[in-house]
Amino acid sequence: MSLPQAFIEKYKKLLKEDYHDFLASFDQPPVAGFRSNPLKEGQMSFEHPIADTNWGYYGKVSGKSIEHVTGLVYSQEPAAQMVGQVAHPKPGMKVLDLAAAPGGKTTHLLSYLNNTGLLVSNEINAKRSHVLAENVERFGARNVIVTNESTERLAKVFPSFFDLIVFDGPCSGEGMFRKDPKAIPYWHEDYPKELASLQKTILSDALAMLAPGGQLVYSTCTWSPEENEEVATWLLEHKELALVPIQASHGMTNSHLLPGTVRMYPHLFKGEGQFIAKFKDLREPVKTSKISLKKVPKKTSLTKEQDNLWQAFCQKHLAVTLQGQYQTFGDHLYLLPEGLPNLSGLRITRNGLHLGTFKKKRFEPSFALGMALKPSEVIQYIEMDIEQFERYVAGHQIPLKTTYPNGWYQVVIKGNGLGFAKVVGDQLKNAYPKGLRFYS
Ligand SMILES: C[S@@+](CC[C@H](N)C(=O)[O-])C[C@H]1O[C@@H](n2cnc3c(N)ncnc32)[C@H](O)[C@@H]1O
Repeated sequence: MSLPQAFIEKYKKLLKEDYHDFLASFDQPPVAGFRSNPLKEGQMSFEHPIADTNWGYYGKVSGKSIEHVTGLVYSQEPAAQMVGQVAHPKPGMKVLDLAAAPGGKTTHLLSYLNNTGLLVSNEINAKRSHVLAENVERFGARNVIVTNESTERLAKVFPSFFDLIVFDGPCSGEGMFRKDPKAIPYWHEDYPKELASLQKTILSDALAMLAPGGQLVYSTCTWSPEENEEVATWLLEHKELALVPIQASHGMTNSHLLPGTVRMYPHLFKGEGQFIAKFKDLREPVKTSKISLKKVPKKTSLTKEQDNLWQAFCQKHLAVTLQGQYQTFGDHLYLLPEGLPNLSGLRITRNGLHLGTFKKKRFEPSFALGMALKPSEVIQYIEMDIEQFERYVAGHQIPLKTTYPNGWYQVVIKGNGLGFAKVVGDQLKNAYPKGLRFYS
């Protein structure tokens, strides 16, 4: 792999005797990994677990596989998995993922939250925020808002709000050179400094949103000290924060530039490049009720007729009560996590869980709802075999082998939901979203 000379010289100085192994690692193939999704009911066993992780495995999963399509797995290289592992939110926490697309850290955080608390997953780039929302939908979490905002505007809506903030933001991306060599030409000697300055601006916004006593995880996929340790040191010098030391295990390296933070190098850790620092806010924690936030306005609740239609749907189809705030936008019904402030004015890509649409005298469930529910949480579902799955994801309707009464059913494959679809006569109509369809 051809690397910029200035890059080579820089790491020769920094890594000293390790430098040759470091350089040689660029001629090795990148390490692929994935995480299994604990929110899904139909679990599978996978080989080659990543040591000391709850859900991590080495290996590649096809984007056309049942595991991927049902959201049972999320592809993420092993070093990046250590960020969520270090963040490790507790159930019930209010969490912010500040630069979240395509969703590696977000889905990992959601695994820990297990549909409790709330996650605001933000991505500044509109196109990428849609990819993020699609990945969140497949993952099937019920407690996420996806926003498409600048961190500055976000900070105005969520002052001192979050118990945990993860900032895995724009960086010089050196640790991704092996996986994505297209990133190499963007690199120049001053690039890390430019990114460090942007990171400091974003981190200042992040801290305005951190609740007193909360935690902040700052990570990059680069090795440049100008970002990483120098930004972390700047935080310690300018903000009321203390480092929470991270245990370096299984090939992680304790940073000698700032002990307590960790680095991952591909010649020592089986994965790509990463830096992680964790901080604790030193201010006295304040009870959430004392923080003044504008609550979600009442006018968004359901009309009597909508409520009746939704209740009738729940009675017929759901074996679970969905906790949260119900909100309508036009004919669409959403479930938002409890405890959110008024989000009006923010660009929102995913307004919580889209439950479905009110049509004339009926309620139609959304694809997202059918991804978020476990088969044990619905009253009626149809389990497909592999051949039916291949036809279904290609957009075909499925001739049924047994007779079912007409109506909505969750579509299930290998124990996990793939949206809802309607039985009409002896056919299962295709409701798989057009944008997701593919031929195996
Ligand atoms: C390394 S990627 C994030 C990867 C993501 N955390 C994951 O695990 O899937 C960095 C993200 O920062 C976003 N970004 C770029 N400039 C930004 C800015 N000024 N403020 C906030 N986010 C920014 C990029 O669009 C990109 O999606």
